Amino acid sequence: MEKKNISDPRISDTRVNQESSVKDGRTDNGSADQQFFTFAGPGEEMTLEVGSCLGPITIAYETWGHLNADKSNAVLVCHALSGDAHAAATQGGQKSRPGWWDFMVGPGKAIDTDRYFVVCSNVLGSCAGTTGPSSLNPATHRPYGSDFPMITITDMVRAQGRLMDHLGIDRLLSVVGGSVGGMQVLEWCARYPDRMVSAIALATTTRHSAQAIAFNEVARQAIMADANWNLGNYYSSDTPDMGLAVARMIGHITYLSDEAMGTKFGRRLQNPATLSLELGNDFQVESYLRHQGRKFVERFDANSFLYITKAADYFDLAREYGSGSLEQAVSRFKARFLVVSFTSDWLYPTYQSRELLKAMKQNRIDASFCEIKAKWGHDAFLLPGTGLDRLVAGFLGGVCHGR
Ligand SMILES: CC(=O)SCCNC(=O)CCNC(=O)[C@H](O)C(C)(C)COP(=O)(O)OP(=O)(O)OC[C@H]1O[C@@H](n2cnc3c(N)ncnc32)[C@H](O)[C@@H]1OP(=O)(O)O
Ligand SMILES: N[C@@H](CCO)C(=O)O
Repeated sequence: MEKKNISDPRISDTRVNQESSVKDGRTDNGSADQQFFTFAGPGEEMTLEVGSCLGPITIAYETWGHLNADKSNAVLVCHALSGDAHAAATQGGQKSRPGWWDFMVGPGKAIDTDRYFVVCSNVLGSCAGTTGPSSLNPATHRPYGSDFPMITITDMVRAQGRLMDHLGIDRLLSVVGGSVGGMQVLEWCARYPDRMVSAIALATTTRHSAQAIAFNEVARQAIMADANWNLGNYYSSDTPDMGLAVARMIGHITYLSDEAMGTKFGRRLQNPATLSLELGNDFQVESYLRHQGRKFVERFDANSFLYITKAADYFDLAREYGSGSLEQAVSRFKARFLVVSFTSDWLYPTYQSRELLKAMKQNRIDASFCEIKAKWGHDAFLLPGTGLDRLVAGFLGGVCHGR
């Protein structure tokens, strides 16, 4: 049998020869509208949930709209695992690069920047302007790498609380977020119940299932198995791109659904004329995942991926605030609530939102719930066309008018 000349089928062979936007692990999102707030300077470091001290801390954030005279129209948008502060493109009538939630945030949209003062900040531990593992450690003048302390959702929210202090916002009209952003919403409700009027938790959970932790762990192992990871100290050498790309490919599968993949790709081939009969890129879905992995490497830091997925795995509202009882944890909540899940979300399935809702009803909290029929999987909250925008617009309008 003729021996085939097999080209290297690993995702590295599909990488474009393009200068990465990740420099020293820190992404430059190129937004002219990004602002920075630095706190926890020398002698005032923030004590993290794990007990370590961190400082100074810089938070990258963006704002849209105007804070009204009595400062009662502020909405905090919390991003998910790999998001950043750039939720929306439109700023003061000018359009910049696309935001990750453009169909939701903007003039006349569900989170209407003509009515609300909208704030979105990059989370602690990330790599889009906020302090994280790729930031310089003031003690060594080198990037922290794995010397960066473990951070939790609590720490992310406490940092957001400091940003609200800085912006002079005592009480938020609403805190909104999906996925890991939804965890931040829940943490806000438990930690700062008097600092918010309402909460919108989308496609989220009060704690990860064993399956969700398992997927995160496989993704983390992919990064740590990359020889370039070097125990997290790679900022002055080759970066663990292969590991990070595979980690994103694993994660991305969990953000879609069987039906979405069937509709988008089925078993269709990249080159319909022939099967390569090699370990190559035959199926469209293979090519698509490689593309998603490659793109992710251009905008995200591997250590941030490790730290933020771990923070999401540790998040457990009942353990943190209710000695294991969700009903007890939720008894701290004062916000009026909208909970939304999606039928095809198998990462944080609807039963998890229903558990949260049940605990809120047991505490007589004013909570609305909607399970949206959508086939796009967990990431449906990032896509237009599901009716999410109308739902959020109606809820926020009702909160504003005390309905
Ligand atoms: C909440 C937050 O904080 S948001 C944070 C971060 N943002 C994200 O996570 C966005 C990344 N996630 C995604 O892209 C998710 O797939 C979604 C579901 C949100 C987007 O869905 P869609 O808009 O339907 O995009 P889709 O999944 O089809 O991907 C389109 C991309 O795949 C590429 N693609 C499609 N088919 C193929 C293929 N066969 N081979 C290679 N690439 C392909 C497209 O060219 C396009 O590339 P581009 O994004 O570089 O332009
Ligand atoms: N795809 C989104 C949501 C994942 O939960 C992200 O990467 O942040």
